[in-house]
Amino acid sequence: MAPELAGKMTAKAAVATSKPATKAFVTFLAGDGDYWMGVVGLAKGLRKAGSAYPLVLAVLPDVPESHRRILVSQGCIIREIVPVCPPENQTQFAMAYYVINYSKLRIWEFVEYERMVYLDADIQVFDNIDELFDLPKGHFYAVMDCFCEKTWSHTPQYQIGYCQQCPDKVTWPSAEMGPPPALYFNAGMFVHEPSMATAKALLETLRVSPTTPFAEQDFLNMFFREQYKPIPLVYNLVLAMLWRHPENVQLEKVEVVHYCAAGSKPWRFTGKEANMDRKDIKILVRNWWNIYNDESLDFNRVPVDADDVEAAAKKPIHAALEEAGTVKFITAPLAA
Ligand SMILES: O=c1ccn([C@@H]2O[C@H](COP(=O)(O)OP(=O)(O)O[C@H]3O[C@H](CO)[C@H](O)[C@H](O)[C@H]3O)[C@@H](O)[C@H]2O)c(=O)[nH]1
Ligand SMILES: O[C@H]1[C@H](O)[C@@H](O)[C@H](O)[C@@H](O)[C@H]1O
Repeated sequence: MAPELAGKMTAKAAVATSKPATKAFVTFLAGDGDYWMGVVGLAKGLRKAGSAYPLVLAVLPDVPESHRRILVSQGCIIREIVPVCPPENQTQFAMAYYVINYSKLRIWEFVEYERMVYLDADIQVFDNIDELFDLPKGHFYAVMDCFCEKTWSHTPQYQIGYCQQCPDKVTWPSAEMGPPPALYFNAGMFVHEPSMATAKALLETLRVSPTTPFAEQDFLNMFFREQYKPIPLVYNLVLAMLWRHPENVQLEKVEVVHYCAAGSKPWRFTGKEANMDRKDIKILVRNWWNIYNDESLDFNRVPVDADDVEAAAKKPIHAALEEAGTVKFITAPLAA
């Protein structure tokens, strides 16, 4: 298996449009770390796929100005959001930093768009997915998650080996454990409508909800339980599916890849973590870099200071990786 997820459409997006867009891809950025590289990759991926819609970037106040400039120069529309803090309790998040992800709830405030397709910054789009904006309204669309990785070890699903991806393998013991859990989506990608009423309801409900290990992902699953409609996994390939449920994956048909497995973020990839030495993973990481490094996909609108890119890419982790010869960080060219 050596699929080249190069994308059917290679034309650059027709970004020049006189009418303001009413639909948008939305992503999220927090902190002064290296996730901005994911956003650059995503912006270029959407351009390569010929998407007709802009990429709106929800940023927390702690994202440095230099990173914002790079992202504007890559065509992102930046919207600063007010952080959302969950109620305090003793929850241990699956990853400590997941607490920041509650701020994603602010994107429902982007009511200048009537529809949004949300994509995490560690997602790459290898094909045109604009058709998602035309799905019938009234549902929350997302891809079903998998419960088989260790990050799920706190759940009864994991403990009995049950996964909604193969519900017949280990059947849910309803007699002892009650009805099976509701379908659960991965919140790295979803389709929904911004609305102040929804934004308000989300924040009010959060105020009286306990925090849980998968932070806003658990919360959104709870909040949208009745509206949730699964869409095919080609719209959000959670990488663990490759080794947990290979029978469910046709990699050559996958349009959106979510580099969420431990060690799989392309801009930090070393290949040393569990499952990361697989051929398919290495190809997917290489394909991400091919898009990131493709200068023909630069937006070329706002001049960016070359020093910003240089300084941002020279954070300690990058320097260490470069030294180890594992990845090569390039500086983006100056926009015309
Ligand atoms: O320092 C950071 C960390 C995260 N992010 C943003 O937050 C998103 C989610 O973080 P990760 O991609 O690291 O998390 P996972 O893929 O492991 O997260 C999964 O669980 C999370 C629980 O909070 C979210 O629901 C997320 O959408 C889901 O894919 C990132 O893509 C990025 O957009 C940042 O901007 N900076
Ligand atoms: O929803 C979760 C999340 O995205 C985690 O980061 C990933 O490690 C898990 O496999 C997935 O089920």
